[in-house]
Amino acid sequence: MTGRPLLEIRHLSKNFGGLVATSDVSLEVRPGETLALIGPNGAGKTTLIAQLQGELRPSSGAILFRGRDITHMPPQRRASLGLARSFQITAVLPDFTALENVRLAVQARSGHSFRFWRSAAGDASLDGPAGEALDQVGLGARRATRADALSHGEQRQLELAIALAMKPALLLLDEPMAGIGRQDAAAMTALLRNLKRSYSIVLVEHDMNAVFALADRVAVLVAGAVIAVGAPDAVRADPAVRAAYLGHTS
Ligand SMILES: Nc1ncnc2c1ncn2[C@@H]1O[C@H](COP(=O)(O)OP(=O)(O)OP(=O)(O)O)[C@@H](O)[C@H]1O
Repeated sequence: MTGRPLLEIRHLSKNFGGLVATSDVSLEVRPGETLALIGPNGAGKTTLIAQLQGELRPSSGAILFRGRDITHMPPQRRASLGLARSFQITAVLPDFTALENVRLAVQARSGHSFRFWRSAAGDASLDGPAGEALDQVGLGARRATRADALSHGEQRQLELAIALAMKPALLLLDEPMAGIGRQDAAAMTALLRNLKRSYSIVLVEHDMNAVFALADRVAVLVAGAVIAVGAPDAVRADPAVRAAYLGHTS
């Protein structure tokens, strides 16, 4: 693939006191690609995603998005540039319908957040884009259902719809399969397989079936550092990876 990377991570480190959570990480995400981040518990995956989204400030290093240095930019500005994170951070409002939940995201995207509460339920012009996002995740028929009446798997789909409503250029997905059953995980994998044709994605996931079904490249983090990055089959066969990580599961 040629051209400028969509996302460039340069020598990114994050310390919590004496603990090095992210250690000199350099990675890039190319336009249209799905990059999976894998690694054992505590490897630094969520810490890395949080730095990309802006919730955590790096100790050193830089993050460039579409060639622009976003290292010190607040999350909201990153979102408006097209960087959207889903899962573990998104707040689904339980007593709002699926459609209302997505509407709020569309509203935020279109810069109307100051009217957030007043127009949340009333602005019909937002229904089109919000409904589209629900259709994209297969929740179109559940648009009028309150979020707290959705199944666990459907709530995950709703969180994804909320991220998609931001019209992101890059989706940061933090463990989309966490806590859902085998059947829902298969459905979510199929859904993400479809979405990956239209979006660039950074995927943190422990479910190796999902990772190897979805990733164009896989980066392996161990103790905060990238020990391997490459095509899924090459990474799977890498002796260092097998020793450090995959060896435990095969
Ligand atoms: N706010 C924090 N303060 C102190 N230490 C932290 C903080 N957040 C994370 N850590 C530590 O940083 C390291 C990396 O954690 P992180 O959650 O990023 O790993 P992970 O790869 O996402 O793990 P998991 O797969 O279990 O979610 C861990 O040792 C963790 O205890």
